[in-house]
Amino acid sequence: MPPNKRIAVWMSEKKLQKINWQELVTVCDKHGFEVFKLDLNRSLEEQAPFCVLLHKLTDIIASANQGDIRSMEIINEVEKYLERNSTITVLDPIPNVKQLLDRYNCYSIIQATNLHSYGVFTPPFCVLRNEDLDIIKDQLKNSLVTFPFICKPILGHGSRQAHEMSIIFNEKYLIDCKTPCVAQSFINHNAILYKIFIVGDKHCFVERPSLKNFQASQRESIHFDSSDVSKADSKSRLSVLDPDDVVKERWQPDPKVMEVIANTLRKSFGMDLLGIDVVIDKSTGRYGIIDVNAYPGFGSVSGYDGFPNFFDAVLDCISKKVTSN
Ligand SMILES: Nc1ncnc2c1ncn2[C@@H]1O[C@H](COP(=O)(O)OP(=O)(O)OP(=O)(O)O)[C@@H](O)[C@H]1O
Ligand SMILES: O=P(O)(O)O[C@H]1[C@H](OP(=O)(O)O)[C@@H](OP(=O)(O)O)[C@@H](O)[C@@H](O)[C@@H]1OP(=O)(O)O
Ligand SMILES: [Mg+2]
Repeated sequence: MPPNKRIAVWMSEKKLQKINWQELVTVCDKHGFEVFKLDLNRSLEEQAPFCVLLHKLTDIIASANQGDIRSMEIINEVEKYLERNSTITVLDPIPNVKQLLDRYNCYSIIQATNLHSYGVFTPPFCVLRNEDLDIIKDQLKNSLVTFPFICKPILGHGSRQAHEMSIIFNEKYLIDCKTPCVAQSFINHNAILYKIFIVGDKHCFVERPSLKNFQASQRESIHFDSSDVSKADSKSRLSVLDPDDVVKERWQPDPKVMEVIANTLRKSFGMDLLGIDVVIDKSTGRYGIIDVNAYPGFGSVSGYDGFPNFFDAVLDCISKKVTSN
């Protein structure tokens, strides 16, 4: 057992406002832990000791990646502190969070798993860094990315720009690819998406609105902000199915496949707090993984009601890790 049972928590003010802090304090207490908000503007030594760091540092890591000096200093200090205090349990380890922030990296990790043997895939993708249209055409062709496809910023978290996307329908509008980006084939899925929320060895999934079906055509590109599409209460005009696409019968997700996805990706990413976005291909019934998020919202508008007993699940996970460390 560690010499102290203090949990340091850091997340943005915006995220802190969405959680019920008092409930977290109570659940920690029940599990024999004391919890406090870590202040990244003060030295960590001063706030020590603590045996667990529970964090969502994605925004700061992302702005450090983009060269923000203060963010670089903060992440550097946290990493150095964790190196010096290697017994601290970190949810989730910073190197693992970093690899998830890059969408290309993230899709490559999914592709390297054995999920394809369960009818699970990640839609064909490639990274576009060059603005030359002939090079873009070649890259799309070599990676089997087909029209329509979505252009997503490489950096997948931590800023408004990370969520600005475009759907490109034909070669004429390839000019709309805002490089650098990841291009990913669009999978028609009847405007329904499933979010798998993972907390340690537990998971659940919820249904969300999503983008309607699209075909390759001569139309202009569509630019959208992904944060307007798949929240629980989103009502985007891009989610309204065309009359011909409205179906009575639809694919239902198989809980066993969702479990395999959750267990596999938790191991591959080496993370315990994850959100996975899954669509079911309307023609084949195969499961397409289109996005993985670090420490997502867990389905809550207020109080994490999406994930049953969210804080208990977090504390169970923490207790197991602290004991095994
Ligand atoms: N390959 C795809 N095929 C079909 N629809 C897609 C595909 N990729 C993304 N979408 C749609 O676009 C939305 C946003 O995509 P994505 O989840 O990658 O964005 P994001 O910014 O990472 O979102 P968040 O972090 O909020 O989950 C999805 O919710 C889904 O509706
Ligand atoms: O919780 P945060 O404020 O960090 O926002 C996250 C958001 O949670 P919310 O639903 O509570 O808004 C998540 O939504 P769900 O997939 O869980 O629905 C997802 O969009 C993350 O990508 C966001 O993280 P960011 O990309 O901004 O780092
Ligand atoms: Mg998503």
